[in-house]
Amino acid sequence: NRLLTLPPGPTGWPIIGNLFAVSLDKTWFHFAELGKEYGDISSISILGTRYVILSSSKTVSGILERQSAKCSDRSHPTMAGDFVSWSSGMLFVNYSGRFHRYRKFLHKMFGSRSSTATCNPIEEEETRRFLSNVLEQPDNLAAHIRTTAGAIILKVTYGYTIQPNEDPFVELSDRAMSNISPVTSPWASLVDRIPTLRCLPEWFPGTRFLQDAKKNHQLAMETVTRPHQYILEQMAAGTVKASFSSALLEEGVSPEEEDIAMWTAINTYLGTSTPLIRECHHSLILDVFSGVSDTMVSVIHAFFLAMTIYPEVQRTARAELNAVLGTERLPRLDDRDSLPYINAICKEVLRWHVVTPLGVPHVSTEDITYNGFVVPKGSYIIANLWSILHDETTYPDPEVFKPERFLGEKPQPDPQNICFGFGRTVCPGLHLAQASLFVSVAMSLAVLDISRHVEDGVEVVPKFEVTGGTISHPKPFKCRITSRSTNAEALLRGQHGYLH
Ligand code: HEM
Repeated sequence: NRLLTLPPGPTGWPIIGNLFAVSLDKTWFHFAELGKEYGDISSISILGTRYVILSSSKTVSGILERQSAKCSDRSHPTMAGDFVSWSSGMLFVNYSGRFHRYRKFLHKMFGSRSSTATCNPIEEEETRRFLSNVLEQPDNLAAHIRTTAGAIILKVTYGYTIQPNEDPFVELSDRAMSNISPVTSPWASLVDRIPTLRCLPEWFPGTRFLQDAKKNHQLAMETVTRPHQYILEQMAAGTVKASFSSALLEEGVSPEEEDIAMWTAINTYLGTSTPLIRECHHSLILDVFSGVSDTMVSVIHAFFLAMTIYPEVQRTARAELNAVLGTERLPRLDDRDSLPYINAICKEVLRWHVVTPLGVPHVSTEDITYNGFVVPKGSYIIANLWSILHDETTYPDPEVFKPERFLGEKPQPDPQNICFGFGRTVCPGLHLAQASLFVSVAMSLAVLDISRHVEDGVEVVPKFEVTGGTISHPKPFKCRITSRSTNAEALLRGQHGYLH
C-alpha cells in the first residue's frame, strides 16, 4: 500500500543509519525524547536493521498485543546463540514449536496465581531467612538480596537448597556468566552481522574471541545439564523434593520432552536472574545472565531505597499491618487480598523503578500495519516501558513514590500490565515475581525499620539514581536497618510458634 509509511524518526547516514545518534547509556531516556518529537510510534535504523519504538499503551496494545502473532520472534545473535551455545535458550529460539512448548511448560507451572501457590512456602521460608540475615548483618543488604533471589529460584526450579557459602551451582552459573566476554566483545557484533566470520582459522589475527567462545561452550553446557542431572539423581534415589523440574519429569517424558524440560528449567533459573537480551544499539552489547543483573534483585533493592527516601510510606504500611494482622503473627502470602496499601507499594515499586525499561525487543515475522504506518518484517519492536510508566498524564508527579495513586475511587492504571511485557512473550514469571515481591515487602515492613544513614549528625536522603543496561538497578545507597520491635523479631525467630 503506497499510502503506508515507515514510523517517523531522525534522518540517518547512508549504511550506518542512526548508529551514532543513539545514546548507549540509559537509552530509554533518549527514546522518550524521540517519542516526544516524533510521536508514540517512531523508528530509527542502524546498519540496515529497523528499530521501531513504541511509547504509549495505545501503540503497544495495537501492535504487540493485537498483532502478537506477527511480532513474537526474538533476535538470533550468532555469537551468543550458536557459538556460546545458548541457542536453545528461550530468548533465542525462534517463534516455533520449541518455543511454544517452553511456554506451555512454564504456563502449567507458573501461569496463574493458584499454580504458583505451591511456591508460597518456599518464598516465605527464604524471606524469613533473608530477614534474619539482614538483622545480623544489615550492612550487607545487597548481598542478602542477591542470595535470597537465587535461593528462591533454585528451590522453586530444582528443589535445591543452596549452601550458605560457595554453593557449587551458584558458583557454576556465576562462572559461566562472567565468562561471557566473547559475546559482549565488539567482535561479537561483527560475527552476528557476518556469520561466516565464525569459520576464520585460529591463527587469524584478532580471532582470540572465537577461541574464548569455544571454551565458554563447555561451561554453558555444564550450567544447563548439572542441575538437571541433580534432579535425575534425586529421583533415582527417591529423595527428590517437589519442584518445577521434578513435576515435569515425574510425569514421564520422552527424551525430546526431557530436553525441553531441561531448557525450560534453566530459562526459569537463569532467565529470572537475567534474560540474555540484546541491546538495540551500535556495540550490540548483550546484557547477560549474571547474579549481578537480576530482575528480582533490582526490584527488592528499589523497595529498600523507596522506604529510605519516603519514611511516611513505611508508617502508613505499618498502620495497615497492625490493623489487619495485629501483633501476633507475621504477614503471609495468604494475606495478599486484605492488605491493599502493601499491594499499592508493590505496584508503585514496579512503576517508580522500571526494572527492564525497554522490555525485551520483539522481532516482526511479517509486515505489520498500524495507523497508516508499516513496520517491516524483521524490525526490532521496542516498547519503552519507562516512558509509559513515567507518563505524567497517566501518573501525575511520576518521579514521586506515591502508593496512594493505586487506591481510592479512581486508581491510576496498574503498572503490572506494562512492566512484564506484552503479547505471546509476556513474562511467564510474572505471578512468581508478584508473589516474591509481596512477601518481601510485607515481611520486611513487619520486621525491619528502614531509616536514613546519619552522617555527622545529619540524616542523608539518598538520591534515586539507576544504572543503565537491559536490567536497570538502583545505584548503591546507604540506609540504616534495625529490628522494628522485639516482638517482631521474636515472631521471626519463631518464639510465637510461627517459624517451623
Ligand atoms: C520484577 C520481576 C520481573 C520483571 C520486571 C520481568 C520482566 C520481563 C519482561 C519485560 C519480559 C519480556 C516480555 C516481552 O516479550 O514483552 C520478560 C520475559 C521473561 N521473563 Fe521476566 N520479569 C521478572 C521476573 C521473572 C521471573 C521471576 C521469571 C521466572 C520464572 C522470569 C522469566 C522470564 C522469561 C523466561 C522470559 C522470556 C519469555 C519469552 O521470551 O517468551 N521473569 N520478563
